[in-house]
Amino acid sequence: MSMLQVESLKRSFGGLVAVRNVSFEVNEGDFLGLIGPNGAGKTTLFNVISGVLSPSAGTVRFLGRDISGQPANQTVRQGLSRTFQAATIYPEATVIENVARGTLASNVSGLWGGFLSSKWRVAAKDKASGVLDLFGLTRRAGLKARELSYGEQRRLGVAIALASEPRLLMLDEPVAGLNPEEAAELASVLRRVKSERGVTMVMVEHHMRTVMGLCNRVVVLDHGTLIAQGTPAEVVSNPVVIEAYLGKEAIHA
Ligand SMILES: Nc1ncnc2c1ncn2[C@@H]1O[C@H](COP(=O)(O)OP(=O)(O)OP(=O)(O)O)[C@@H](O)[C@H]1O
Repeated sequence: MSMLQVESLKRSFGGLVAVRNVSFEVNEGDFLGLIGPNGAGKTTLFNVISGVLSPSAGTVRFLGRDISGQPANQTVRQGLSRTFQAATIYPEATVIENVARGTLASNVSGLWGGFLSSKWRVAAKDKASGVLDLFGLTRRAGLKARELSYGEQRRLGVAIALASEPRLLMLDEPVAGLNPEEAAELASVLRRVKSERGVTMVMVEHHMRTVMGLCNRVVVLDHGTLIAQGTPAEVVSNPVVIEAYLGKEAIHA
């Protein structure tokens, strides 16, 4: 089933066209990688899909509904959640409180946090415990988020996004800045999230080993244009992609 349809999407900043006539689909169960050189338009495309930016032209459909230009907080309640390159954690709150707050994002009553019943808060913490377990953070639950290592904070950022129980989770460079061990650890968590929770995922990532290890499909952007899509094996052997990206950039293997 097609979950996300991006149709002829365009986004300009003044005279600069950052995303140009891009169309692709994400099917339920996909782990789609979005790659391309610096400045290719990946983050802009991500921001338009998730409702952080509105498109200059074109359409984004999620679960059959036109969500183009819709605010991100509404999109998350419909089941599309995302992470940001800079972790969006509350450093002074505990790890479990951070994830419990993430569960509110998908719930309209979350807007009325001050009025939540204690029963609801217990349910949020229950859900958060399940997520912490999946992310290997159970033993860290009571620590303040700022006390976590950098790698754990990045994992927490993904856990918060997953706590809203999305159908589609969009990850913005999830392993950027992690050492090889932390990157491998996060990749194995993402594999579990997919197999245990059945979450469809889209990931912007430069780290090709992570992309090759996780994604079943890859879309390649260059200068705002979609230049190739296919399986990871097809894409890395495509001369157009090698010329535009893989041959020029250091492949972080
Ligand atoms: N808010 C903005 N205002 C003006 N120009 C912008 C803005 N955001 C992005 N751009 C420009 O749009 C183009 C695409 O940028 P974008 O950040 O989407 O690329 P990217 O593929 O995510 O790059 P990177 O891999 O470096 O994160 C670049 O030329 C960038 O300078």
